[in-house]
This record gives sequence, structure tokens and C-alpha cells, in this order.
Amino acid sequence: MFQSSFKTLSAKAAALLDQELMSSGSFSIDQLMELAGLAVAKAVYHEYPSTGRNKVLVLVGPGNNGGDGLVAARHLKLWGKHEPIIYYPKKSTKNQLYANLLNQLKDLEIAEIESNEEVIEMLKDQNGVKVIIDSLFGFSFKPPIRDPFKDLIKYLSDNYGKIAPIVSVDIPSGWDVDQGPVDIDINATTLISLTAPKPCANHFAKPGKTHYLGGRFINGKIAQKYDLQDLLSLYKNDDLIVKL
Ligand SMILES: NC(=O)C1=CN([C@@H]2O[C@H](COP(=O)(O)OP(=O)(O)OC[C@H]3O[C@@H](n4cnc5c(N)ncnc54)[C@H](O)[C@@H]3O)[C@@H](O)[C@H]2O)[C@@H](O)CC1
Ligand SMILES: [K+]
Repeated sequence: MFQSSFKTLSAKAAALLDQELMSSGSFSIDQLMELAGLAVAKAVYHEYPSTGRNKVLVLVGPGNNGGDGLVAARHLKLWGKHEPIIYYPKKSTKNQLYANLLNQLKDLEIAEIESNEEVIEMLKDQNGVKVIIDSLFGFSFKPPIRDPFKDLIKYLSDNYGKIAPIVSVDIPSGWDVDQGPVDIDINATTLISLTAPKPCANHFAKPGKTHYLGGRFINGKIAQKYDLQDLLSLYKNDDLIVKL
């Protein structure tokens, strides 16, 4: 395993920090998700530039990682160079936040596809999707994967190199947050770690892969508590993302 020099946050620490931001930090989840999704959109915009409405397939999971993908889809569409399409098979029925995000995407006429089969058809078309955003699972994921995501992730993993490159949000979906790759998981080309990389990101640092840090919302006190000052000092000026 390539040992990276960056500070990481375990699954447990990431969840604690998240809670702290929303309690003593007085942030709402909507605010954090907006900044996280904006960072994802920025990374995709810069890493996969498009001059003519390149299709971006956004795979949306049932939790907040999925919410980051919905926010990223909105920004990409508004910036006018990419054409996001979403696949969101397990929608939360109780959470107004996700319903609002979905309505915003409908107002922007962002298309939605409905099944694994449709995703696979779309990915087989060489002139179709140019980049895939994997916002299926983040730091709360616990292997093994349940359906309908298992078949989908297996397809993506089996077809690495034959389908569009994958940008993973926070962790490559399927990976154990602390341990890294398992038997069925996503092989991402670009990773965007939010707040700080999770320990699994140490397995990602290989040639040909790009790793970004995004989600710039930590104050000095929390940074000190979680020993993130050196990592966060990589952001300069108005950077919203930085390459690790
Ligand atoms: N502080 C931060 O860094 C922030 C992180 N955000 C995002 O929030 C994510 C964490 O969100 P959540 O805690 O909602 O959780 P996740 O989005 O990581 O996943 C939780 C969902 O996945 C399902 N799930 C878990 N294991 C599964 C399995 N084996 N098979 C199928 N389904 C499974 C759960 O039932 C739940 O619905 C982060 O990774 C990041 O992307 C941002 O939205 C906000 C701020
Ligand atoms: K992910």
C-alpha cells in the first residue's frame, strides 16, 4: 500500500466531527451539503472539462453522500457545460431536504433514469456518458453492499476502463471506510475527500489517479481538535478544492 502523507479521519471521527459541526458549530446539514456538493462540481468541472454539454451520470445513494451528488448535479447544470442525468433508486420519503434538492433538479430539467438496466444501456453507448459521479455511499457505509446497489457496483467494477471514468465522492462506494477495497467496489479515477480523507484513501494514491480535498467549512477550533490544521493549510486564498 502507498502511504500518503495526509492526515485522515476514521469513519467514527468523521461522524463525530459532522455531528459537532451541526451542534456546537451551528451549521445546518443543508449548508454543509451545499459546500460539499459545490466542491464536487468544481472538481468535475476542472478535471473533466466539457465544451459541449458532456453527459455526467450522477449515481445517487440513500444518504447524505447522495445529497452531495444532487447538489453537484445542480451546479454543473447551471454552469452550462455539462449535462447531468441522475439515477436515484432509493429515495428517502421522509426527508424534505432531498425532496427539495430533487425539485430543484426538476426545475432545471435534469433527466432521471429509473433502473440499473437503463444505467448499463447508457454506459455501453461510447458516445454517451463522459463521466460518472459516484455519490452512492460515504463515511456511514458498512459492507457488504445490499441491492439494488450490489449489481450496479459490480457492473461498474467489472467494466473499469471500458466505461466512463468515475469520480467518487468522499469514498469509492463499496470500500470499507477505514480498511479500503473489498471484493465488490468502485474503481474510481478521481476521489474527492470531504473535510479530510478517510483512512481508505491511503489505498487510492496510485499513478494515474487524482485526489482532491473539498468541503471547506472547518473553523480553527475544530481543526485543532481533530489535528487537521496542516491539511487545511493546503487551501490557499479562495480555493474550494485542492489537489492532494
Ligand atoms: N462533515 C462532512 O464531511 C459532510 C459530509 N457530507 C456527506 O455525507 C456523507 C455521510 O452521509 P450519511 O451519514 O448520510 O451516510 P452515507 O451517505 O454514507 O450512507 C448512508 C446510507 O447508506 C445506507 N447503507 C449503509 N450501508 C449499506 C450497505 N451495505 N448496503 C446498502 N446500503 C447501505 C444506509 O442505510 C443509509 O441510507 C459523507 O460521506 C459526505 O459525502 C455532507 O453532505 C455534509 C458534510
Ligand atoms: K461515494
